[in-house]
Amino acid sequence: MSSNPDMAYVPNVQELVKSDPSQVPEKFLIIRNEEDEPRNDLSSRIPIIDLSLLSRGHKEELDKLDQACKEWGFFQSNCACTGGESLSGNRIVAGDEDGTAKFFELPLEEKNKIRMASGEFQGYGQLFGASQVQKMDWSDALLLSLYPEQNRNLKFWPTEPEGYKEVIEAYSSEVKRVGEELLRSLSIIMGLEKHTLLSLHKELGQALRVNYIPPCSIPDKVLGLSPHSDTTTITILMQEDDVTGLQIQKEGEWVPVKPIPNALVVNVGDAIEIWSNGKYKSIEHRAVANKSKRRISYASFLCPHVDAEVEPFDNMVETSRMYKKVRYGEYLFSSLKGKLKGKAHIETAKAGN
Ligand SMILES: O=C(O)CCC(=O)C(=O)O
Ligand SMILES: [Fe+2]
Repeated sequence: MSSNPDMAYVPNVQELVKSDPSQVPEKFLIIRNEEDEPRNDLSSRIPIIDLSLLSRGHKEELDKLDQACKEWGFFQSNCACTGGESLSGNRIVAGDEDGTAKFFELPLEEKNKIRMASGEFQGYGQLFGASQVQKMDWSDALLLSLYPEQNRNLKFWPTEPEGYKEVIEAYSSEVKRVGEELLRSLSIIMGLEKHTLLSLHKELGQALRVNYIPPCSIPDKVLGLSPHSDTTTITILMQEDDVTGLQIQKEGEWVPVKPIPNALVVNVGDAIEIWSNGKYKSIEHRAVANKSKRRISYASFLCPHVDAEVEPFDNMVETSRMYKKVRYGEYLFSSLKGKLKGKAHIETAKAGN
């Protein structure tokens, strides 16, 4: 139970499904309108970018990145490029035999040994305490801080199944490498020296949220993750190949992001939106549940150090500065107090607010 009085207890969804798969408590039920229906026909237009070309400074690929960040705020990597192989080689996503599936299948008492404590941002459980009036998300999660390394708190790391900890570590170090490459490319397309963004982070922070969305008997009446934008610099997501769950906003429509085997899904976070003075957008996204299959995803959140200051780059300002200077730590921690809620948080960074 959270210590915050307006936070209600967040139930464990996997246990709810285990005890009665046909029952969905009222606090999870949402009303979906016509405009909430996904547009499958737009999925194939989501940009695909070759990260190996980017890291070699390929002009056309950098232009594609610029377009993708401007028009979609999201792109998928072409799997042949990034160490997609070594990522999958680490078997973080390998179906029922992988460490994550085994971890989530452990009895609740076992998982609760690393349960997220109140006021903590690591461990097994949901970060977002839901208030009595808000609807709850149909998902459980494991959240770990990876970088800088001194932020790791081993007390929250799973000790079972054997070897899982090492897989998480190896996967995350690969994601860090890919993320740093991407920050160099993002610096270039913003007209900066290629090391500028990374150095402004002071020390690149990285956290991993493993999302577990159990099957739901009435998937259209719940949401695995409510619409939100990420407060990150960028988020790098790995999703299982066989269940489509992620949907992103594009001109008022929800567009499903169909998994490409071994590919990464990358999205622009609020910090890049601020640095680019709004040219690159941190796009709202959500994850839906599936009727018969559980879905696992791995969201790696790359962000500036808490002391870093984020404000629009002078050369990105054409007419006026759309955002104020924010101290990243303050921006992040104030967002963590509330439940995921669309793009509401970045409004606090808008000039004039
Ligand atoms: O599961 C997904 O595809 C999305 C995850 C996500 O948006 C998040 O963890 O912030
Ligand atoms: Fe997200």
